[in-house]
Amino acid sequence: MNSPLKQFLSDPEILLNSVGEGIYGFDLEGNAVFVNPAAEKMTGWMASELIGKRIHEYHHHSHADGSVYPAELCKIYQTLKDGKVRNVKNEVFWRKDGSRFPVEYTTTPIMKDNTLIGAVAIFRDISIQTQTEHALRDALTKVQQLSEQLQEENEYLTNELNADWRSSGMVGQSERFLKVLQQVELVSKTESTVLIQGENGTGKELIARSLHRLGNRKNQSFIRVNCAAFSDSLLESELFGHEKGAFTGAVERRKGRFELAHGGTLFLDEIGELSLAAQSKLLRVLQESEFERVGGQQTIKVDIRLIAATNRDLLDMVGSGKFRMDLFYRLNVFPIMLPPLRERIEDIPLLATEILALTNHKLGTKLRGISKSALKKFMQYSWPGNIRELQNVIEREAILNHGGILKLSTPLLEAFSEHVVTNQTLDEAIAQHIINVLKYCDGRISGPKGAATILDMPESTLRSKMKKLGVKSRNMANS
Ligand SMILES: Nc1ncnc2c1ncn2[C@@H]1O[C@H](COP(=O)(O)OP(=O)(O)OP(=O)(O)O)[C@@H](O)[C@H]1O
Repeated sequence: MNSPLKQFLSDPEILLNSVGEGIYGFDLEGNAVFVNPAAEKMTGWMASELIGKRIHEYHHHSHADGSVYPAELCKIYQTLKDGKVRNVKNEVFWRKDGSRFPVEYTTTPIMKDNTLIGAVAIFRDISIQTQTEHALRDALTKVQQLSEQLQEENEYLTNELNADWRSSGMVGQSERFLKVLQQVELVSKTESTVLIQGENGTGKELIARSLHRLGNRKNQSFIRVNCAAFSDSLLESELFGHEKGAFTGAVERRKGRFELAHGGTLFLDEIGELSLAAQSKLLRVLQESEFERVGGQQTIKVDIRLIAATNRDLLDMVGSGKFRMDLFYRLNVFPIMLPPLRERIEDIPLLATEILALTNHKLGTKLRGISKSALKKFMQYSWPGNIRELQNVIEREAILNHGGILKLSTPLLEAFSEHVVTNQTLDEAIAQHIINVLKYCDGRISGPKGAATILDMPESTLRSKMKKLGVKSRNMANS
């Protein structure tokens, strides 16, 4: 059948003119003998401008970076020399207007009677393909970055916390911590005296405030007294007030904290620091529920709920005669023991995340989470300063990290210990070490948790060393 379509298809020129790929025909010198319309469209060079000319000089003269592309290195010319087929990628063709486009081309030899007579190059503009490839590669990189970031943030992002705990400021999910919360909830509804014991920074004050907030006195005052902050005589007037002229400097009558707490809660913090004399006074007031202001005659009765806290082992102090047993039992009606952070490491991720959110708020930083490796180190560290130390570390790192995810820039132990100094004599270094250990022991020298035990030396030796080196313990009298 001799259909018009068959006729059409049997005319090679018509066929070459109708394909989408650009097609160039070359003679053995590299001169153009054929240029199809698709090639004209892609390069802007018309067939009439190229026929009989060395096409390389028009559209293939330079590489993408602008460096010269010599004709003898051109793959099309090489095919014209050796008659081999070549598939070429990663090259560009130049348009008449001076712009360029990425191409992929095949160069095929033309043989006649086993003799090479020229070559054909078929090329495609692969700009869109290249753009898509770049876009895909960018997207992949971004996806990878995001997934790394998400992995880091993991479940420790800030807004996942239980709303109730957030409002109390208390965070934790360990069995031991939840037990404490349960005790707080139970005892808060009563009027019983509570004794909170726990190391420094474990959250004793926060628990005391929660007890008040959850109790019947929540609309009355919560008054805190730091017993370690006053000398004996000052403490008396601080707690019970004084009359005008009761002592030098008492220019006015002043109410004490017991009176101020009337109807509400009185929180006696650091109760283990009270001297024996102060303990006796306090005991009398607690027994009788009444007192007189310093320098006053009038008996004052108050209605308070008492909460006391200490980082000391009060029972141990009772044993060594440093804390009155009767006062201990009066305070220890409902004991709450706060576990140190190292004994509830499963709470560290939640705590750290909550602290990070508070730190972001405080410093105006925008850290999104804590890196997995930092968290791992947090969970391996012993936290002698407990939650307060964790707060300090996070705040310091938030300042050092500029954004993104918080990473640990300083090893934790190094952060806690003093910096290494090289301009100290041995005696100065020994003195510094004793001071550090005393700080750690709250000034206590004797006893199982005292500095002498930690330093593994008899108490008397430590005292004489301190005297020789001029080291003073703020609580020497108590220790
Ligand atoms: N469960 C908790 N969740 C979140 N933050 C807590 C928690 N417990 C304590 N904190 C925070 O840790 C810090 C130390 O807590 P707090 O002052 O109550 O400890 P403390 O035991 O009274 O310390 P110290 O004995 O040194 O006075 C506070 O900033 C407090 O808000």
